[in-house]
Order: sequence, then structure tokens, then C-alpha cells
Amino acid sequence: MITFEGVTKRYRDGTVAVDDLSLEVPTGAITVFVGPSGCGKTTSLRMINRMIDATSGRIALDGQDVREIDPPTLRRGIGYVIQQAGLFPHRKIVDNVATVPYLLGWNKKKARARAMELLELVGLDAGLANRYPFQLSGGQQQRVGVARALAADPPVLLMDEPFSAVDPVVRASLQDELLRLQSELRKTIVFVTHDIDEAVKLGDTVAVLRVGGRLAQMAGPATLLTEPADDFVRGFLGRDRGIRRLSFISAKEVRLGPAPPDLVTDGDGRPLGWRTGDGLAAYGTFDPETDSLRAALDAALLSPNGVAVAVDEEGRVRGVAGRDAIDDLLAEYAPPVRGAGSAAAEEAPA
Ligand SMILES: Nc1ncnc2c1ncn2[C@@H]1O[C@H](COP(=O)(O)OP(=O)(O)OP(=O)(O)O)[C@@H](O)[C@H]1O
Repeated sequence: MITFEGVTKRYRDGTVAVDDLSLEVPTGAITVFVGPSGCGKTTSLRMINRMIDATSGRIALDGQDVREIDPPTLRRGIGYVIQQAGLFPHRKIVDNVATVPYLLGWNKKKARARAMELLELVGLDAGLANRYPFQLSGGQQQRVGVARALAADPPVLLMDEPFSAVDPVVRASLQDELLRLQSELRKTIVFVTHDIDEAVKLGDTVAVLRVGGRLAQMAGPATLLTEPADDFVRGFLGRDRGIRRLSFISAKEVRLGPAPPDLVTDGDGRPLGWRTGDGLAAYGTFDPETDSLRAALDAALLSPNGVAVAVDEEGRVRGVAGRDAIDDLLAEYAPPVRGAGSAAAEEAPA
């Protein structure tokens, strides 16, 4: 566990970047620091591995004040990933990943073998190992950055806007990959982003910071979306928070009806489309066992008739859900958000 106890950072010019911050980052989970530009996210993160020293207060790693640990030792136990990966341009990918093992004095063969293992772990082809960073796409470079941070198997990983520089599609796949990795590795991860969607997708816990480096709210994503602490948090979550909350509600209870005859299927019972006068129209599917209510609603919106097709894990039709079935659950689980303010309060802050 990482603990911040009344931590303040005042830069030499007098800027108070972080003001009396107290919070706990639990072991083995992802904690996201989110907030508008300049709210002190990066400063807070860098005080953990002492790239920046706090002016006052205390940061402890499993109970030990980080100021009592010399920086090189401290950083050996803390992987660090930054935006645009920060790879060494003149080193091959394999040597980039092996940076920390080399520093730890591993022999070249062992360090490279570890690097190859990590490239595979983050989903990169072994064939990329002998390339240079400029020969990789942005998304591939970010994966290398993650592999490099994991090289010495540190229990803690600090990630500062690691996926901000890649396009939204690549970004989503990097996020999925991180969640997959984390389900295996169970690292203590502190992840900084200004993107609330990324925060609620990745965070087991989300800390919302406001400018001046003060904690506005810290909670699990579902709680944050349901019970924003104040107008600032509500504004930061934005108008879409009602929709985002649906991602945390299972579609299991959506009432299914039998598939009507105008849903055309193949020989195995997989959907092909809705029969129309002159062919087949688009359809949307969801798997009630594994998907969320948001996926069910998306599936309904994709079909011109507003009916979502429920499928099993093999993609075979199990039934259908009309908007009435989905709306019933919406009314039950997602009544208007408590404390929903005026339209003005909904505007995102700068
Ligand atoms: N070396 C420095 N000297 C003076 N002020 C600084 C320094 N580094 C950061 N700041 C200021 O401290 C505040 C917090 O900066 P920080 O980079 O921690 O914020 P952030 O939330 O990570 O922002 P962003 O999302 O824009 O990266 C800002 O007002 C910034 O201008």
C-alpha cells in the first residue's frame, strides 16, 4: 500500500501543485488519479518514486517513508511508464526492454531472455525485438514502454498518461491489454490521466483531483458516477455519466422474449439480420451472461427496430430484448442521478 499523509508540494516559484493530499493506494489494484490540466497529477505521481520530493507531509510505501529509501533502490521496485513511451531511440527494442535488468547487473543473455518473455507478455511479436523504436507504431511503442517498466518485476507501477498519444482505437486496445495483464500480475498501479472515460474503465479506485492538488473525491467508479461528491466532480464526470454508469450494471436480468420470425439466422442459429422489404437490416447483439446494460442498450440502438439480440458465448441467438425490457431495468437501476444539478452545473470545468 502507498499512503499519502498531508502531502504538499510547493515549487520554488511559489506554485502549490499539491496541497495537503491524504489518500491510500491499495496493493494489487489500479488507482487512477484524474483531474483537469494542472491539478497536480504528475507531481503527485512523481513524489512516489522521488523524482520530485514533497515539501511537507509523508509518502509511505508499505509503511516505510520513501525519504528513507535511497532513490535508486526505491525506483528498482517501481516501474515507470510515460506518454510516448520514452524509449531510447538508438537502442533496439529488446535492449530497451532489458534496460533495468542490465542496470541490475544481469548478464546479457539472461536480460535479453527476460526481455523476449516480456515482449510476448504485452502482445508484441518476437520479430520486432531487433527493430529500433522509430520502426514501430505508437501503440507498439507504448507496449514496449509497459514491457520495459515490468522488466524487473516491480510490485509497483506508475503510469503517467501512458496511452494519451495514440489514436482512440489503439488506445482502447492498450487499455484492454493493461486490464488483462493486471488480472495476471496484480501490481499496485497508480495511473494518471485527464480522461474520465479511461479513469472509470481502468480504475478499481478513482481519485478526482482539483486544481491546487486537492482531493475532490476518491471512490470506486460506479460510486463516483452515482454519487458525485459535489458540483466540481459532477461537472468533471460530464453529461454522459448516466450512460457510463450502465457499464457497471449486468445485462443478466434483461427480460428476453422469443426471437421473432423476421430475425434471420444461419444454420447454427447465429443472426444474419432483420428481414426488410428488400433485404436484411443491421442488428446489434449482447451476451446477457457477460455484457453490461450499456452493451444491451447499444445493441438495441443499432437495430432499426430498436430490438437487441441476445446471444450465447457461441454467438447463437438466445432471444431478443425490446426497448421496453431494457427501459424497465434502466428505471430500476439507473434512476436519475442523485443530486443532479442544473444545466449550468453540468458544464465540464476548464
Ligand atoms: N517545476 C515546476 N515549477 C513550477 N511549477 C510547476 C513545476 N512543475 C509543475 N508546476 C505547476 O504545478 C501545477 C501542477 O502540475 P502537474 O504537472 O503536476 O499537473 P497535472 O495535473 O499533471 O497537469 P497536466 O494534466 O496538464 O499534465 C501546475 O500549475 C504546474 O504549472
